[in-house]
Amino acid sequence: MSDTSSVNQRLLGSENYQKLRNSGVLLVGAGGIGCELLKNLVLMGFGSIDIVDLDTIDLSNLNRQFLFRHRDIKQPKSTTAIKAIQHVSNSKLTAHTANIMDVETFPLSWFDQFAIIFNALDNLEARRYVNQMAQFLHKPLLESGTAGFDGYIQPIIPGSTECFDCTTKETPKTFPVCTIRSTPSQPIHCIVWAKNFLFAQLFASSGSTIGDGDLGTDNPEEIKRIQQETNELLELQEYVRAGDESKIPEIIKKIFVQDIQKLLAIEELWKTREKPVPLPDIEVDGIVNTDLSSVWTIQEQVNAFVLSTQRLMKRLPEEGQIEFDKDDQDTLEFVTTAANIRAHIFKLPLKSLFDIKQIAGNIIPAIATTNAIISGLSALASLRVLNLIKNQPEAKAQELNMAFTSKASNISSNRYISNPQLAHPNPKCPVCSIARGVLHVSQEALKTTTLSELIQKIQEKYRFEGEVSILDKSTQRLLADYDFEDLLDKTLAELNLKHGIILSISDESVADEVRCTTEFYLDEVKDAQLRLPNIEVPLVKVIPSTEETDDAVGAIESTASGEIILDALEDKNEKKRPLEDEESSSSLPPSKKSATTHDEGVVILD
Ligand SMILES: Nc1ncnc2c1ncn2[C@@H]1O[C@H](COP(=O)(O)OP(=O)(O)OP(=O)(O)O)[C@@H](O)[C@H]1O
Ligand SMILES: [Zn+2]
Repeated sequence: MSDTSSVNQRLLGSENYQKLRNSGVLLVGAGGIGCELLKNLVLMGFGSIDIVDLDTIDLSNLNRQFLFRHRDIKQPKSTTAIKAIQHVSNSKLTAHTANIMDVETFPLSWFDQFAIIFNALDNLEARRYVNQMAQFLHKPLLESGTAGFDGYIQPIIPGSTECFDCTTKETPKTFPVCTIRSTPSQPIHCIVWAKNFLFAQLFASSGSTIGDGDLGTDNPEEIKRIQQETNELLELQEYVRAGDESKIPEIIKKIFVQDIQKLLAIEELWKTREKPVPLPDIEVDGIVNTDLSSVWTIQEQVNAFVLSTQRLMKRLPEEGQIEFDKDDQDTLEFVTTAANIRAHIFKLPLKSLFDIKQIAGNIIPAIATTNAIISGLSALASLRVLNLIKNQPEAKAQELNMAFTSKASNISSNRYISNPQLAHPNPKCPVCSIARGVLHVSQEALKTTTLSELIQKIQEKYRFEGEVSILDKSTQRLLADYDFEDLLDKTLAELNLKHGIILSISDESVADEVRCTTEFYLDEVKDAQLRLPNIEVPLVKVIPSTEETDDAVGAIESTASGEIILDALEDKNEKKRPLEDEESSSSLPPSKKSATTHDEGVVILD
């Protein structure tokens, strides 16, 4: 330990090393990148390291999350990671087993104690959230991700460089409802049906919305059938919830025989397609195939379907609801066998459980080496961001670099790692192009301040000339606008506005120039009633709206329409605003891949 610290001292110079020793950092995520990065940060000698992870350790983590051992399975990741590293640590280490988006545990002010934040996350929602916190606090953030051989690090310096949301994130692959519900033509359609429709309807918290969105058909008979089928499935859900295993043959008959017969009755559908064949009577003999990488016979599929349904039914009373998880053998077997039985009916190729695990669980093999490279780059970049490199003049934000591995970056065929400079913030970014600040409010003031008083204070202080609208961003609830004034006399507490909530104010005046959209984070204060931040809310030109949306949020919202969403698979490079230097102007960011957040979450690299 002392060896490393003396080497580090010589490398950084004692003044910089002292700064490092005095710095506290936050690491969000103790998974593939997080474990590596924690080790790096400890060996670098940061004064204190707080690590947050909400999850426990799975068997499948052990091949790359090297701070964990077999005996640690089911233990919390953050505490276990710290236990594993503390014997070589000269840093104050603090573990938090919680969701980083939990405002009670981690209010904005909590983030403020850190010199820099490292994201080592695997989902878009949490990445976006931390990005937003960093923007509120003007805190440097080191964003990172890997997928297979691809990986990236992106330093984000609020106000100076592009933020995580400045570029569009890939939207998930979607399929028309009718393809999934009526006319599957690829195994993937059956997997999506089994996971997002059947499983979700029978066991998960909320039935799938599949069927409400883009139906992809005008055939009234088919639309009626899809709606009817959804209602009928609710009946099956009751059997399942009642734990009545004797009904399983009825469930099989309903979904694999009667529903197919109904489909066959819509002749229109089969004019240009091969007709499905309802599942013949198969006597369940309980014999299962344990070879997870082979394709089971249809008899074995049905046997395993029955057994996994029984197991899930037994679990329901205690668990209340069961979410699909690729590492949960019961849910995986149910989805695998249901998808394969459907594929058999539609004369499509069947797949092994292992293959379906990859597709349904959206697994891109994680490669420990990529995680190690990215974590190393992230750790090095933090020295640059914090200006701790010996004999180097203070770097301007745009002189900092991001880094991609070559496949991800597409920049060069003869380099594995490329390091274009950072881009300026995107003036159209919904996150960093707006004004933001922290609105301090006491518990007392929440109870006594009405919405109209708050609006008035905001209008006065930031010189909003005309009407404004105000939105509670946490729930996407409109609180007031020019023709909605019902809530104006309610107090903030009555409106359930509490600490941790973000309010978004938009200038609704009809003018060529309006005040920039402004977001306020409600934070607790004890020494005052209500304190508006001293921020500049500039006037901005109104740009007539067009159909096109190139911000990430718009793109994401457009998918939340009830279309069936598969959280995965496409490997697209997205366009990026040109960077400043010649080399990087041809660069593309990492190929962004989806991974699971919740069933319908869209995520980039993990
Ligand atoms: N909102 C969140 N708050 C705290 N930790 C989070 C949050 N979202 C994700 N994480 C953590 O980020 C880590 C990401 O690590 P990684 O990408 O290696 O995923 P994993 O879940 O460990 O692996 P896999 O998904 O391949 O099973 C996970 O440990 C996950 O629990
Ligand atoms: Zn941005």
